[in-house]
Parts: sequence; structure tokens; C-alpha cells
Amino acid sequence: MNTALSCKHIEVDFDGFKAVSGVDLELARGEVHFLIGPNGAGKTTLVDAITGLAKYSGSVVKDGEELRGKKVHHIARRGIGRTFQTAQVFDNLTVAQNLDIAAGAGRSPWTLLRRRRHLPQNVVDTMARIGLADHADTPAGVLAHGQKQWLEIGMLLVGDADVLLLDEPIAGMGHDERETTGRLLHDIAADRAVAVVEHDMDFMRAFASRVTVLHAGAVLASGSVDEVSNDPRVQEVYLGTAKEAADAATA
Ligand SMILES: Nc1ncnc2c1ncn2[C@@H]1O[C@H](COP(=O)(O)OP(=O)(O)OP(=O)(O)O)[C@@H](O)[C@H]1O
Repeated sequence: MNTALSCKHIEVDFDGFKAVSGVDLELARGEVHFLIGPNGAGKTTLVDAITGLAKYSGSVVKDGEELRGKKVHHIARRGIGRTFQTAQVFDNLTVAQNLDIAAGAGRSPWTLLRRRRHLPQNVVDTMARIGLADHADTPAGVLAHGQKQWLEIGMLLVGDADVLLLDEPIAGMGHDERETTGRLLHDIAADRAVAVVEHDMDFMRAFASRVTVLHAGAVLASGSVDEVSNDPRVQEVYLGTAKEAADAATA
């Protein structure tokens, strides 16, 4: 296992309520690692902790460096990038400009604002990779929902993130966009670690290399799709939750 990020005994306490309680998680290069679990299981809070948005105890180590207590921008500069359910892109700027800015996170504001005659090669390559080569001059605000998600992923790629944490990347996407997104995740995971917080079990089954199931802030199970699917504790949590949801829907 080519470990990119190692989390040990993560605990997040909100005024006495443990939203994350003793979680260990290893993210490996070459894997699309799904984090699943019922609502409130602690998935987003765990991602918040890793990216410096939530205070925690325990340890997050990347490339030998302990990241607990480090600022959000420091963690991002160490190559840990995340997306949110609502894509965080600059709506008034074009696809190319969004990527150019993300690629130039280290450049001065002055050089960022200057109009550039040629786009950097990694911006051009990334536009092709995320399927937006024909939209270089399209303002991000008019992109379809799925395209915005791909742009946000592209912004992490040009920013050299090698650990990507994606929060429900296919929410609101149609069938074809989901398939494209699943293939994109495997493409970018070839030399990176990709973690996906997801509720969509069909998507998880189709594209997960590894799955960690969270429940009530703790790891309930971890392994291959088959291993976690056949785990009676996971079935109990999920079938119970699915049944409650179905009952609520038909009530
Ligand atoms: N800032 C906060 N203050 C207090 N409690 C919080 C805070 N953020 C999250 N929680 C609680 O922590 C628990 C875990 O929430 P979290 O959003 O991490 O779950 P999740 O697994 O991502 O759920 P979902 O799938 O619904 O997004 C929930 O009970 C939630 O209400």
C-alpha cells in the first residue's frame, strides 16, 4: 500500500458531543477510497478535521509531517485538496481563468491579474482531462452542475494536490455524468489518493477501490466493496437506515 495520508485516532468534540470518535484512516495512492455511512456518521467532520477546518485530537501525517494544528492554507499547500457539495468556483471568470488562478496559488496577485497570452501547459492539459477543453472561455457560472464539479476537481489538480477529498461529487448528476466522473476519479487516482464522501451506493459499488464505513463517529468496517457489503454490521446499519427512509417515504 502506497500510503499518502495516515490518520490515527481522530476525535472531534463539539461541546462534549463526539462527532468523530477514534477514527483511523489510511489513504493510498492508486485508490479511490469511499467514505460512506448514514447521515450524521461524521464523514464531513472527518474531512473538515483533515483539512484543518475542525479542531481534533489524534494525528494526521502526510509525507512524514504531522498536520494537526496547522492552518488550512498550510495543509492545502502540502497537497491536500477538497471539494464541497456546492462547487467553489469563481462564477464570473472563465474555466481557463479559474484553472489559471488555481495553478498560480503561489504567484503574486499582480501577476495573477495580468492578462496572459498563453495558458500554462498544465492548465491546457487539465482542461482536456476534465472534459472542458471546449469550454475554456465559458464563464464558470453558466456551466452545468456536473461540469462545475469537474472544474473544481481540475482546480485541485493544477494546484498539485495529491490527496483529494471530494464531498458527494455526483450529487445532482445524470447517469452519463456519473460514469464520466467515476472514470475521471480513477484516472486521477493513478498517482494520487482520492477519497470520496458518498451516499450513492451504486456509484460506490461501481468505482470504489476501498470502502470505509462510518457509523456514529466511528469506523464500523473497512475493506473492499465485497468485504463491507457482506459485513452483517454494515448490512444492519444500512438496511435499517434504508428501511427507515423507505418507511418515511411511504408514510
Ligand atoms: N459545528 C458543529 N457543531 C455541533 N455539531 C456538529 C457540527 N458539525 C457537525 N455536527 C454534528 O456532528 C455529527 C456528524 O456530522 P457530519 O456532517 O460530519 O456527518 P456526515 O456523516 O457527513 O452526514 P451527512 O451524510 O448527512 O452529511 C452530526 O450529528 C452533526 O449534527
